[in-house]
Amino acid sequence: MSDTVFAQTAAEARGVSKIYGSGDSATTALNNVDLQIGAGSLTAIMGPSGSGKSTLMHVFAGLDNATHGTVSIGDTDITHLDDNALTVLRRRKLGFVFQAFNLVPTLSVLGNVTLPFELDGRKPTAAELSWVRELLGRLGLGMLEARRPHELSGGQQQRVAIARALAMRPQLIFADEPTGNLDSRSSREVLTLLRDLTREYQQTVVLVTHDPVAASHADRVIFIADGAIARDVVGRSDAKTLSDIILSLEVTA
Ligand SMILES: Nc1ncnc2c1ncn2[C@@H]1O[C@H](COP(=O)(O)OP(=O)(O)OP(=O)(O)O)[C@@H](O)[C@H]1O
Repeated sequence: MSDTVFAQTAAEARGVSKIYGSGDSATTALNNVDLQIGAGSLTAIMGPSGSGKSTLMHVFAGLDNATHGTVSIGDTDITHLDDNALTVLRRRKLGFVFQAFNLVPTLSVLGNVTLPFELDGRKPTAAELSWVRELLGRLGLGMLEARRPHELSGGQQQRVAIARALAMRPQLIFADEPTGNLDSRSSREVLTLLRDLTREYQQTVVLVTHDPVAASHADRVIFIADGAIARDVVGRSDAKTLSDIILSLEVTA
């Protein structure tokens, strides 16, 4: 079920299947998935528990190998990259935001956001540092760069994690339940921010979520059921519509 709604493709899965185990204990987590993620879009992935959302994200991020099919990030077919090449690709071309923030408690906000450069074995250039400071300002963290994570609210910590994910200007950001630990006001702020980033910086974001309110911020919602794309809803949808689709998939699961 591919589409050409967005002019450019940031990532693509072609005929991707993932089978865990073998013989009687084999589980087909993904079954022949074709999916193009449009550049500069916010795409949500929803689906019942065990439907294959995490597996799809892991296969896209090169954290897990597809059993069949190919996955591309930008122009790079990652299917046959070795572990070293995948690690470098993940560091430079992908950003991750998780429910648990995963900030380093001993580092300041600035230290956390520039960590991807340290992990890449170098210091940020002057231009990169200026980009990081622009990001911190844009995310409302400009005055907080010397603080440690424990001196920030949950919403502020998640914004630091988003700044860190954006620091190396990755082609694609994966956000896995990024608002799972936030109250509704901070959640709304973080989701609005992710959406705004796609507009302002043509950033591509893939959001994996159970929450129809979170998915209602997306430009497109992909529903996975039994390892396959069950629905592909292009355009913004309200939370009630998304919730009804999820319920119908759970009933038929
Ligand atoms: N390492 C693994 N070994 C065996 N089976 C696995 C493994 N990882 C996932 N699975 C199975 O693959 C299927 C898809 O799992 P996946 O974690 O992708 O679902 P999900 O949609 O992310 O679920 P949830 O919403 O509960 O996190 C499930 O049946 C799961 O039990």
